[in-house]
Amino acid sequence: MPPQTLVANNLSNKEVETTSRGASVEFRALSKNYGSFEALRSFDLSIRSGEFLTLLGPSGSGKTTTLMLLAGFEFPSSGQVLIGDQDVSRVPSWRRDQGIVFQSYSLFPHMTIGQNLAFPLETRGLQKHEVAEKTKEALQMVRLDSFADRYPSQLSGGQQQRVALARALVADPPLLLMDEPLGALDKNLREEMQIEIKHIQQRMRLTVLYVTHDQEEALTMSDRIVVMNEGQIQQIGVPEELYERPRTRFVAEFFGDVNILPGRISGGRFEAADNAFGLPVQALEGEACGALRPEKIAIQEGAEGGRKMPGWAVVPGEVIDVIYLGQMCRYVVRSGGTDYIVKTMVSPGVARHAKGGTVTLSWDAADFVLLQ
Ligand SMILES: Nc1ncnc2c1ncn2[C@@H]1O[C@H](COP(=O)(O)OP(=O)(O)OP(=O)(O)O)[C@@H](O)[C@H]1O
Repeated sequence: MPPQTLVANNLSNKEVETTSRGASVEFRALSKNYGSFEALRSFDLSIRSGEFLTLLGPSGSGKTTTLMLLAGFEFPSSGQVLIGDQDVSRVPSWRRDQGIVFQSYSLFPHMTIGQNLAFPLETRGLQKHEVAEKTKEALQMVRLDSFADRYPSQLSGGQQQRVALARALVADPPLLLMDEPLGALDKNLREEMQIEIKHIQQRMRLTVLYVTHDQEEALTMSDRIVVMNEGQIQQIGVPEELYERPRTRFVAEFFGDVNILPGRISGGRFEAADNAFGLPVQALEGEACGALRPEKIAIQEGAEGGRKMPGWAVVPGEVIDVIYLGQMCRYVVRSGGTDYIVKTMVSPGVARHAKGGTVTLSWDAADFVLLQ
């Protein structure tokens, strides 16, 4: 679809007009209460034009509530929602220029795929030939142009979701909201669609607010991720930052396996509480806790291995569990009072460490992240 050439000029009846590129979004001190329950608490966030921003968090953390407030299906209890520089806090959904895709495809079952796509254009009063052209372009974009005359029930789940995406984009909105759109698809199809959606977003320079509880999906697709818990932001950052430099235990644990190591800081060193290692750190004295990703730990056979270099921790241990994961091997190594999770790539010609064997673990202080 040629970007930014669709419907845009037919939005004169809309209260919310946006530029031809992705719209910027701002949430200012946004709160949403359901009775006495605070689903969202003083939420501040800016989404840049053309940014793919993901809300990530466990069930009930307030992701959908945030999306609903941006969609105009819900109104805030206090605070503001801005699209571009317009305050839309009280503007209903039908007056906002945006595409929305939910987990359920919500296609009209009695309409063909072509008619499903044409519907939002016809309600905007487009000419017949424009409707036909834009419908065709949108179906080409999701590689379903030969399916225009079929009915939704004649399509697979993945195909139906691609139609739902095409329908959300057919009127060329500057903003796309997606709530767990791939939740009903199997793993392979989900991964394929993640890449497809990302390509479309980049090509159209769309602003996307995406909701998921799947951390891999968030890492794959997002420019930035907002980790939420109990209606509040835990941390905002680019994927690498959240994975490699989590600020809290909650964020560290949300992105998969991590070793949480308690200890004490004294004289510019972190001394582990229940294991014999110390690392140089720059932090205030006192009780502390660090996070170490399993793939940052080197594992070597025997008790005398390890990278004995300045700034590295070295501990011997016993392998108590080995799981083969295909590309990786996941070990649990007991050392002192700590069970370390260690992940290494499975490489040709490299023997795996056996359960019950003695190994040495080592890691760089730079990969050890002190948590707040
Ligand atoms: N209409 C409502 N009435 C009362 N409580 C609500 C309503 N909608 C949401 N909530 C509550 O607000 C909290 C946040 O819900 P929300 O749907 O935003 O979470 P979520 O992070 O999207 O979760 P999930 O991943 O399960 O969809 C939840 O505790 C939920 O029960």
